[in-house]
Amino acid sequence: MARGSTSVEVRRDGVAVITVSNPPVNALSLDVIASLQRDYGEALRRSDVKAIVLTGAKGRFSGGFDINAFDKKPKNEKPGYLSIDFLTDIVEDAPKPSVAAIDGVALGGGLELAMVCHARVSTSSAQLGLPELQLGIIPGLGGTQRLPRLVGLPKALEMLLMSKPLKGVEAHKFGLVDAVVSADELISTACSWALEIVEDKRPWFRSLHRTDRLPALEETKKILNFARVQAQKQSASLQHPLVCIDVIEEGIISGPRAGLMKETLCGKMLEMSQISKSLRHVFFAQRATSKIPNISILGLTPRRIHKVAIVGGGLMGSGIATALISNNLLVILKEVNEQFLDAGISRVKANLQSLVKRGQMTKEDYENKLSLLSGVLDYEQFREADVVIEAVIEDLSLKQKIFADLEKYCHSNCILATNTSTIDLHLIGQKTSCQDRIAGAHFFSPAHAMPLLEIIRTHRTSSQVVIDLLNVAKQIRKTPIVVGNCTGFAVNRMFFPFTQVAYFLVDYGLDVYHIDHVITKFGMPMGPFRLADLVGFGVAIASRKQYLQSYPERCYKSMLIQIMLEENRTGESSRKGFYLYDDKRKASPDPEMNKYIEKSRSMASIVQDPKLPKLTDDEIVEMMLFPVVNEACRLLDEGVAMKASDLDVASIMGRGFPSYRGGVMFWADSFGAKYIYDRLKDWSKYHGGIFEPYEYLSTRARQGLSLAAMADGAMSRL
Ligand SMILES: C[C@H](O)CC(=O)SCCNC(=O)CCNC(=O)[C@H](O)C(C)(C)COP(=O)(O)OP(=O)(O)OC[C@H]1O[C@@H](n2cnc3c(N)ncnc32)[C@H](O)[C@@H]1OP(=O)(O)O
Repeated sequence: MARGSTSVEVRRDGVAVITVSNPPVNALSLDVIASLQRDYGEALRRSDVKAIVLTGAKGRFSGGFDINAFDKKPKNEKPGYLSIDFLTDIVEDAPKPSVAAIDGVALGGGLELAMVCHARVSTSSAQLGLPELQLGIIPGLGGTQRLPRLVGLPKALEMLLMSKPLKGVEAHKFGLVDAVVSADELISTACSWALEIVEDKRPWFRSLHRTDRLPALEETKKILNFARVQAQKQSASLQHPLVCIDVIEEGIISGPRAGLMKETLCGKMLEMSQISKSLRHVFFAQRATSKIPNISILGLTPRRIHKVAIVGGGLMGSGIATALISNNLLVILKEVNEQFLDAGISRVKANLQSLVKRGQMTKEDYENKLSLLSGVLDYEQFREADVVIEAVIEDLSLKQKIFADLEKYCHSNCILATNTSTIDLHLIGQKTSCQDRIAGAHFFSPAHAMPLLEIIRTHRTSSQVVIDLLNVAKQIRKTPIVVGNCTGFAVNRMFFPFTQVAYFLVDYGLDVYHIDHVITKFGMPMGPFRLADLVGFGVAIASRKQYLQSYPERCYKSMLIQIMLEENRTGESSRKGFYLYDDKRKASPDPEMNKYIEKSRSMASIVQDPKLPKLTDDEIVEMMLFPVVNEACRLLDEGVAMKASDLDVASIMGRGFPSYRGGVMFWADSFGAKYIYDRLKDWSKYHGGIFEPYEYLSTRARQGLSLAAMADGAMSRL
């Protein structure tokens, strides 16, 4: 079956309106492109057609090239046949003008089509951008050449390197669109504009040949070199941003046709790169997280969530409140006394102010959002809440008491959610008789900034509650993953062996700072020791206790944090943890660490393995992350996680695993199950349970299957 098409309607005034139709985002599939070529050919041939308007069906111009189709392009395609032969030589150089009528999205190839047109009319809410770099590629239909010529070099670089789209009004200000009109007037204005070009009442611009917005050569070089430095600072491991800058430079120095050809050739190479494959996998994996097989088929509609109550205004509670009010939900924040309540509200204010400082919120919006928050000291107003999120410390009896109170005070449909990061939900709800309304809503710190929401359901949680929480995630623009109930749930449980191995390696002679360095070089934002400082040793000890109780056979019992706590080192908050922190919270290594490490090593009374301290960086990464893969296999087998791609998204958005490696399971599949199994088996012979390969992994190693392939026998508990 064809994936989309275009249609052409020739109006009485002589304008052919060509409409791209490929729901839901009018992606440019190979079928759409072939149809577009046919319809353009017809419009250019017909003598009753004076001009062309290009638009997208159902209020969306186009979400760009079909990301599914990268691997499906004909192998022997002539380089530049689409970008140069069709779009430049036929459409842009045509004897009839084209005007793009843009509503909704014009992204990637969508915007590139629009820029080939001789003018652009958009709605104010339209979103125009070139986000290709997020997929590990560069624009391939002339975007690197036309965007700088339309909006100027600095703005084009910002839009490309940051994958930052412009709204219609801003796009108009920067010259990317020529007029902003309402959706009702879009087609008629675009048609009039096209006819006025024919009648010489409007300029007939060919974007590719404009030079009026390009800086002089000397200035161009300065701007591009600065952009190179910035791109490297942002991620030293990624080459494609640098390729993008080189391609822009080629077009400015050697002319736009040379730029187009370089764009085509470099684009082809980047499309085949592992980085692009990984990032494309993440794109689809992220969209798949809210498709819950046995719930989506029920056809339930989410109930309206208007007001959310939060119990606890600490770091997590205030972060959650910020995330909710920033997205226009009413919030009641409860604390135990005035002092704590004031502190909680001040934290929310500080969070919002940081958004204002970063230009992500206006001052007026700050006041509006803050007015959605009210603080309380009792449960009286909880009757009005549609959802409650408990965000107090990890103390089971306190949580049990709170949930029993919530059952008393909240209405009988209210969702009772906990933000616990480790404690079993059955235990939390033990003193209630409403387990069907209890779920986990696990946010990651800082809750207003981190993009993931882990939704936990027990076998008693109702499907409606899951649907409602998925909708809350959408409302507050977080990516949800729905997981089953167990100690640590999916995200933290998957990564608990990572921390265990880190302490194990230190006891066996590796340096704390070297381990952190290797992990950040691999692409994670911070190593396990810097992270422990950030989270605080109190939290680290509390969660370790939970893991020790639940999974004793695969825990490594290091005393290091305990030893440091006894000397009042608690992490970043006390300015002393594994690192020392100055007034600006800048971390530096502490020579005194050796003292604690020596003590930990002597308490561990282990027999040193002379090979371990000599591990290469790659071996350290494998030794720390293969046990994570092993735990992920358990999560899949137990049905705690539904699919490997959910764990990829969770690892990236919850733990900062580098997205350009595709997430932890996608990365693991690049080694193959057998390699990982053999390595773990080898280590487990010397170092025991922490490395013992799990059955799911060994089966896949034996059968030569990928880790992402759905398990045949794994019964989902979800
Ligand atoms: C040659 C060129 O230079 C190369 C390119 O053009 S590469 C593509 C560049 N374009 C992009 O990166 C845009 C990608 N898309 C998006 O950012 C967002 O989907 C959007 C802003 C267009 C819409 O967002 P939203 O309304 O939240 O819908 P979203 O859930 O993301 O997408 C809806 C569906 O369209 C699919 N989709 C979106 N863009 C797509 C694309 N370019 N290709 C294929 N499928 C796409 C999604 O996978 C999803 O499918 P599903 O319903 O089966 O899960």
